[in-house]
Amino acid sequence: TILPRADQKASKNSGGKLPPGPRPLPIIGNLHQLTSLPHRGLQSLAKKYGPIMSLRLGQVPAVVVSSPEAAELFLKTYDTVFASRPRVQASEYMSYGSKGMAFSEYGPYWRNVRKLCILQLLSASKIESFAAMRRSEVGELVKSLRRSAAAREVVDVSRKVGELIADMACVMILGVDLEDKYHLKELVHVGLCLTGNFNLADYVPFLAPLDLQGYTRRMKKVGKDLDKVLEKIIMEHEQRAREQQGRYDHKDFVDVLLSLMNQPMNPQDQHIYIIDRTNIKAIVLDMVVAAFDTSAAAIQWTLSELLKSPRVMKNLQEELERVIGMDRLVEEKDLEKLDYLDMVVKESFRLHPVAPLLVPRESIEDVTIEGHFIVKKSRIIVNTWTIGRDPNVWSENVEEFYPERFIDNNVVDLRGHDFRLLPFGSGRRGCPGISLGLVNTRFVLAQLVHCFSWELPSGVETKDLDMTEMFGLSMGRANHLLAKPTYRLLD
Ligand code: HEM
Repeated sequence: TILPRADQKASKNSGGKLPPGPRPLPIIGNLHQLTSLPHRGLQSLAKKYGPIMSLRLGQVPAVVVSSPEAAELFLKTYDTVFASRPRVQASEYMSYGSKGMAFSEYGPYWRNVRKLCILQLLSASKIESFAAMRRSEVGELVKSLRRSAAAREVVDVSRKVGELIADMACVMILGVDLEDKYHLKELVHVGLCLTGNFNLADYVPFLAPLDLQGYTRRMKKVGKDLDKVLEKIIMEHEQRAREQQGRYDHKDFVDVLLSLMNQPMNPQDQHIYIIDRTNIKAIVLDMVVAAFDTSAAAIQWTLSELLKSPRVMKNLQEELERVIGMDRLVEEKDLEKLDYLDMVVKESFRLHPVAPLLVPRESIEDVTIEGHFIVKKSRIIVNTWTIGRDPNVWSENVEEFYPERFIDNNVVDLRGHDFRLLPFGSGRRGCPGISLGLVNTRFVLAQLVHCFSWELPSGVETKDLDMTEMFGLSMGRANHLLAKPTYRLLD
């Protein structure tokens, strides 16, 4: 661990030497160097300028972090300095002015929202209480895939997995599967893509009114549509509570939040935040957005890699056969015994971190790290995708899908303690949904691989399987994964 040195806090206007970086152009700075896949554009720049690199994104100073050692400095040693988030148009228009969790600035409001969400939705006991729901939803998917297998059909795996994860999230957060009725999934997907984009208006404020990329207009529209859906959901909950007064025992997350309306978020805290309707909508929306696309993308990437690597697929199926046997489905309690599955998931996160640049952070004060001066309100981008593909970190076979590199399972953990592998970020702003994300990812994958053998549609060779990425705050496959299942369990 690298400890901060006493002299490293720089005084406000002391300036100092910025980290090395490419020369910025007038007005746009280095925005043009990000390319359409910014994690890759930034990787090439980091090769030249090093693991702590400075950029100018329009008017905004930015620092890009691209090695495990540097990530540890920013996310652990100086965690509090970098624990805020920038104010961006996306959260302004699509997250009620950052009243949710993911984009709110570091401080007591964020801390209270985070505590509330963990307690009421993301704690180990809450997640466990939904195990039966996951079992039944995944069981339904298996049934539907069995029908496709019997008919020798090609299945749109991306769509099926996306729907399953969204349905499960809806049950946990909204109580019932409201998704279909409201097209929430499409709206959330568009919103996430817009949030991931580098929006000129955030970086060159005087150009904002021109909306040159058309993002502002689209964000306002998506924000309005989302608000309509959330209003309807809340009204349905209010009506149900009125009708069932007192006799109502099944409380979902929205019910819990509504029962706290007009009360302090955390009565013990000296900062009193009274929960109102807007807070509730913003918090619910954050949870829905964070839950919908993330685990689904992770499952799709892993299945794609397994389809490309029959050796790994075979090893995984052998493990499932050995631990579970061919006469029953996987249960969540089996997951802890599936060591190879654990390695497969880690390897998939290494090559395809769902949030390749994490969620952007913003520095709270001036600071000097390793001789580099970083000015207050700098945008901090941790390029975890680059770290995952660095041969100096992982050895020469870095492009290969090789789960055995994690054979000593306890050496590299996924939970933000090992800075080589940071799919869930780390520190105070690390992902609070990690346990839910992991149980979803592991359980669905295990079930799909245990119950079915998978082949690519005829005419597609494994080496030709398209792996193009679609950049966004959560990065999924650009094109849907299509494959043909064959049922493999004994009846
Ligand atoms: C495979 C699934 C998931 C992955 C890979 C993932 C990844 C991440 C990452 C990389 C961050 C940013 C961390 C940082 O800045 O250090 C994050 C933040 C966050 N995640 Fe997740 N996530 C997943 C699932 C979930 C789920 C299921 C939820 C909740 C329902 C969730 C809720 C959040 C929230 C609220 C934040 C913002 C935290 C804050 O700013 O304090 N995530 N996630």
